[in-house]
Amino acid sequence: MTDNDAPPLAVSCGEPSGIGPDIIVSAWQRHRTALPPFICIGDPEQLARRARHLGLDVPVEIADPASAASVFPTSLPVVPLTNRLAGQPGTPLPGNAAGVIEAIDRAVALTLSGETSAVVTAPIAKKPLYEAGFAHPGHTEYLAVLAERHTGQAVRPVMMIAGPNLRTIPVTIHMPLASVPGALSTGLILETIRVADRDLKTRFAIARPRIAVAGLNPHAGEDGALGAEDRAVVAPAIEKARSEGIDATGPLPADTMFHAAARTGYDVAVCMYHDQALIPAKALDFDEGVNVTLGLPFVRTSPDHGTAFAIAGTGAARPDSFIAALRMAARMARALPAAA
Ligand SMILES: NC(=O)c1ccc[n+]([C@@H]2O[C@H](COP(=O)([O-])OP(=O)(O)OC[C@H]3O[C@@H](n4cnc5c(N)ncnc54)[C@H](O)[C@@H]3O)[C@@H](O)[C@H]2O)c1
Ligand SMILES: N[C@H](C(=O)O)[C@H](O)COP(=O)(O)O
Repeated sequence: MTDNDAPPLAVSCGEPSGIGPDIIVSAWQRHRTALPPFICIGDPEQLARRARHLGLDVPVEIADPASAASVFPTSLPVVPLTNRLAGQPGTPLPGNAAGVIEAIDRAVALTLSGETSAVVTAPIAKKPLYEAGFAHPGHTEYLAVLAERHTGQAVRPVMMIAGPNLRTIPVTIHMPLASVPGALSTGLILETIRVADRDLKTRFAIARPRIAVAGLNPHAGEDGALGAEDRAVVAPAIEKARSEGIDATGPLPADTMFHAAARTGYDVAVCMYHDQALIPAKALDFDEGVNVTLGLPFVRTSPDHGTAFAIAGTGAARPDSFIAALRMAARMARALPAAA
């Protein structure tokens, strides 16, 4: 199946005051002939306003997934939200939260029903959503809740940042650093390794993924002298994974596992906390990095950046990471059996 035969990708509009609308309209306006067709779940007027604000000629057309591929060459297809989105670039409004969440919900529902082939999320700002009562740390965790609601199956969502130079996975995600040691367990690390191994095989066509696992402490604990967790918590997860036939190694000192030669030794680095994984990934591949959620019963990707309020509406936002996310979602959806 080619990108043009497959159902379109569903793009949730994200935070309307951030750069989400900028990258959606500029990707469509400048690159649509080289992109898999997508349909945006958002407020058509708000997207048209942002395009005008940026001086981009972007006709916006209300559409549905079935008509999106035929609309896409000439207009940006949009499934309109029930909630309207208001406000100016750079100034988030808690009143937009309902629309931001509706966009995610509908993108997931369309993808689970097979009307769209994957979910690509534009960035959300966490704080205005929290202020409006959103109880989930980010997309990653919320998507797992939606998946569980639809399927009745428990889901372990795993965040992976994937770029041309590096793939990394944080075992613990959106939590204060002080909570990390208490949140880490052998079971959680093992489950994360298992999901990484399975999804790199099924969605990235890596026959036997090589999984490097970072330690938590400096020098992976220096044999217990610099922290007990590496020996007591991380190492047993790696041993168990290896006993299951998974090619996992570690715990490795995190400071020396990301240089160029070290990166040739593995397909993904499993890290113990958010910044241990995301700093090297974004330092190496910020413009082309993609945030992928593994472990879900559908494909979800996202650009690796956030809402960048300071540059929203200025024309400075690069659509590259969003474009990489669209392309990766289309590739992953092709690799996945339709029913999964
Ligand atoms: N997928 C997501 O929904 C997602 C991802 C990351 C951060 N966020 C949220 O975004 C908000 C802002 O986060 P932040 O400031 O830490 O990170 P950010 O990625 O929004 O911005 C970091 C820096 O990179 C620049 N930048 C980001 N994207 C760019 C692009 N496409 N082109 C050019 N420059 C770009 C910004 O101007 C800024 O200097 C927070 O609320 C955070 O929670 C959401
Ligand atoms: N932790 C991610 C990052 O910094 O890129 C970001 O917050 C996105 O997370 P979700 O995809 O879970 O919203």
